[in-house]
Amino acid sequence: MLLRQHCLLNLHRFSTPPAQPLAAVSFSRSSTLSARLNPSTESPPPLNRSSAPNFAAAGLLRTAIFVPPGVAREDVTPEMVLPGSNIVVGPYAGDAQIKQVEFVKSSARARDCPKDHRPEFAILGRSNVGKSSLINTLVRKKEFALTSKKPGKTQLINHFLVNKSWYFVDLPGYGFANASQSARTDWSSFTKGYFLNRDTLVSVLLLVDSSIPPQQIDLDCANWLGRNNIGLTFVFTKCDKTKGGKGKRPDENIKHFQDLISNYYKEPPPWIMTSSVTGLGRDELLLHMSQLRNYWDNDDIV
Ligand SMILES: Nc1nc2c(ncn2[C@@H]2O[C@H](COP(=O)(O)OP(=O)(O)OP(=O)(O)O)[C@@H](O)[C@H]2O)c(=O)[nH]1
Ligand SMILES: [Mg+2]
Repeated sequence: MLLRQHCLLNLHRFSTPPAQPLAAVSFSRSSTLSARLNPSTESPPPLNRSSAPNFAAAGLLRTAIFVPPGVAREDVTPEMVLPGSNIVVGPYAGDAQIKQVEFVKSSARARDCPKDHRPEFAILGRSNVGKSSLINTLVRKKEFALTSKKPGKTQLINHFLVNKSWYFVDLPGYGFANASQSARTDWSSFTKGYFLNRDTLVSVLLLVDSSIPPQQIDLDCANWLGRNNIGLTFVFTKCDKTKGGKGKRPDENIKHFQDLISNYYKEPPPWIMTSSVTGLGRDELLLHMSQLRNYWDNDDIV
C-alpha cells in the first residue's frame, strides 16, 4: 500500500524513461546489497541535466538505475524510480516510517557493539559531511544525534534503535584534518574492524558532500568498501547549497563524482540526493532502506 501511494505521488515528476537496460541482475543477497567492483565495466551514460528550474526537482537527473530484489530490469517503469535518485522501488519496500527511536549505546570498539542481531545501517562519511544531521532529519528530532560546526564531533560508534527493530549507526567521520596521525590510524583500524566483522550490517550509507568537488578520500573509501564487498548507498548531502559559492553546483559535483566512480562498479550502486535543511530525499531514503532491510530480514533467502 505504501509503495503504491508513493509511486502515484511521484508519477508526475518523471518525463523520461529509465537509463539504458543493463544486464539482468541476479538477486543473491550479496550481489544485491553490495556494490561490486568491476574495473573493466564501461561508464554508464552521462547524467542528463534536469530542465526543471528548481534543483529539488532534480529527480530527473538519471544514470544507470539500481534495481532492487524482486524486480526484473525489463519491468521497470519511470514511476518506480525514486525522485532525486537512481533507485527503483520494489516489492520489499514498506513500513518506512520511524515511529520510535532511542539511543542505545556508544562503543569505543567494534566488539562492544550491541549483539542482538538486529539489522543495521552505518552512516559513514568525511567529518562535517552531515552524518549526525542526516540522522536528526530522518528521525525528525532536531538534536538527537550531536551535530557541530567543528569537525570530529562524533568519536564513537553510536547505536540508535528504531521502532525496536533495527539500528542506525553514527560513526566517526574520516579525513578529520586536525587529527593527529595516530588518531587517524586508530580511526581507520577500529572502523574497518567494524565493517569487516559486523554480520548484521545491511548497508553503509556513504555520505558525500555535494556542495564541494569530489574528494579523493571519499573515492578511496568507496573503493575500499567495494573491494570488501560491503553494500553501500551513496547519499549526497547539502543539496540545498545552490547559492553564493564560487564552486560548482551540487548537481555538477554529483555528476562529476558519479563519472569518477562509474568504472569501479559492475552493477550501479544506489545513490540519492538529500538535504538536512529542506528534508529533500528523506522519505525516499527511508523507503529505500526499508526495502534493503525487509529483503535482509526475509528468512526464505539463503
Ligand atoms: N546547508 C546544509 N548544511 C548542513 C547539512 N547537513 C549538515 N549541515 C551542516 O554541516 C555541519 C556538520 O554537520 P554534522 O551533522 O555535525 O556533520 P558530521 O558528519 O556528523 O560531523 P562529525 O561528527 O564531526 O564527523 C553543521 O554545521 C550542519 O549544520 C545540509 O543538508 N545542508
Ligand atoms: Mg557527527
